[in-house]
Amino acid sequence: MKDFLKVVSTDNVMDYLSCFSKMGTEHISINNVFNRILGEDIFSDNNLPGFKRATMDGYAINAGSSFGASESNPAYLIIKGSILMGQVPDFSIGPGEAARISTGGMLPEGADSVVMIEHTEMLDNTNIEVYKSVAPGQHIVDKGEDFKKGEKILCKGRRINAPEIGLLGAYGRDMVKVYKKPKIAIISTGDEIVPINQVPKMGQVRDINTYTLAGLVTGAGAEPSILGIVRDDYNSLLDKCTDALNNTDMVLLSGGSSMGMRDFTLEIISALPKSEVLVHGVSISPGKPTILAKSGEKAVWGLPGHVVSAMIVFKTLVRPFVEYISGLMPEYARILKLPAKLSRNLSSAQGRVDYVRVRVIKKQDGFWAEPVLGKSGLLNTIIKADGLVEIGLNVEGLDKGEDVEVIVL
Ligand SMILES: Nc1nc2c(c(=O)[nH]1)N[C@H]1C(S)=C(S)[C@@H](COP(=O)(O)OP(=O)(O)OC[C@H]3O[C@@H](n4cnc5c(N)ncnc54)[C@H](O)[C@@H]3O)O[C@H]1N2
Ligand code: MOO
Repeated sequence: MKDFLKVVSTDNVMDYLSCFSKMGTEHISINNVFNRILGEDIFSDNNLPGFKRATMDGYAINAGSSFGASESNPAYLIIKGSILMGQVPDFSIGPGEAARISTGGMLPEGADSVVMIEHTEMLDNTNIEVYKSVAPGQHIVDKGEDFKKGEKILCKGRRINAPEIGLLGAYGRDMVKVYKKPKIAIISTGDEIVPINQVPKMGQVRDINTYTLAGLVTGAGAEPSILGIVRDDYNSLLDKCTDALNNTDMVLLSGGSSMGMRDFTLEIISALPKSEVLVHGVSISPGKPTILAKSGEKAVWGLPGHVVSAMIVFKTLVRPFVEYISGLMPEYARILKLPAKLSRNLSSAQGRVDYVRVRVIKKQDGFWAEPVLGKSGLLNTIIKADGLVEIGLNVEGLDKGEDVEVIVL
């Protein structure tokens, strides 16, 4: 019986991560760094904030001046002056004194806290009553309380989201060293596949994988390069793949990864320059006929043609490789998992990892994962799903009510 030469586990596939080169780096404007991967460690060259700041509108005081104050027994303080925003106070305060201050203003020498304006009463222009005591450090942020001078504030290999952009801005980094964004070639193969702007004739289908894969590539922070549909013709596919390898950083082929009569993918991948087929067959379902090859320093994937299989293989196998060459450190690869209970029994064959599409339903007792069963060529099974439940390699199945983790799609 004809079968795949060697089916390997997903862990075995991940062992090949380090075979591939990471992207180089470039300096780009902070305006364009969202979702990019940081290409250097960033150290704090100053305390943040650089001075003691008020976090409430009111009066900067020495906390001791307010101790014991209450509605019935207020503390009486003398206003020494007002602090202007963005200015260094040109006076200090002592016990029994206060300075008008706004949120964000710099505390004067001698002040260690702020009493909120609503807990005070102005008696006249220079005297106030304080009805509530404050503790030292209350309603202020101290110098260096956010980040201290000299500490590492962001690590190389971290994805830059809005908070990281804020921190880069806080340290005046208008140009940022990031990894270059990988360009990922997407090629669909098959004589029956037609472009989406064509009405398919009987026996033909529109090209779905180009679009699902482009979305997934973009979601992984890389740039899709759509190279269209190639017929099941050795030379056309070889030329297209060679072209893809010359112009992009990774190649995704879909269709033709199985053992059909006209499945050229493996043959063509093997014929690419400095090519080595690392994997042909993975013990997952769907997605068994996946191919991973190395051509020079670049990964070439043969993804199963079935539309859902291609997406699941991307999510579970390809994405970590895209992230790896993008420079993302594994500790920053966020896979969102939702704890839930399984709504029905699920069987599975031992010796392979099953990814079951599930809908997540919120009930009074928590989240329930309801399997959406169906064939891996049917889009509706993933359209209706919110996530995947993994059934492990040596697990025969899962029982109704069992705790599972839903990998959010
Ligand atoms: N005898 C066997 N047959 C198959 C096996 C097997 O083990 N023994 N494995 C099955 C599994 S599992 C999968 S998955 C598919 C994978 O097939 P290929 O990767 O070779 O892909 P194709 O045969 O070209 O296509 C499969 C299916 O998907 C449709 N397709 C392909 N590309 C697209 C696209 N861009 N957009 C929309 N639909 C696409 C194609 O028309 C086929 O229907 O093999 C099984 N067979
Ligand atoms: O494993 Mo195929 O990848 O079922 O559909």
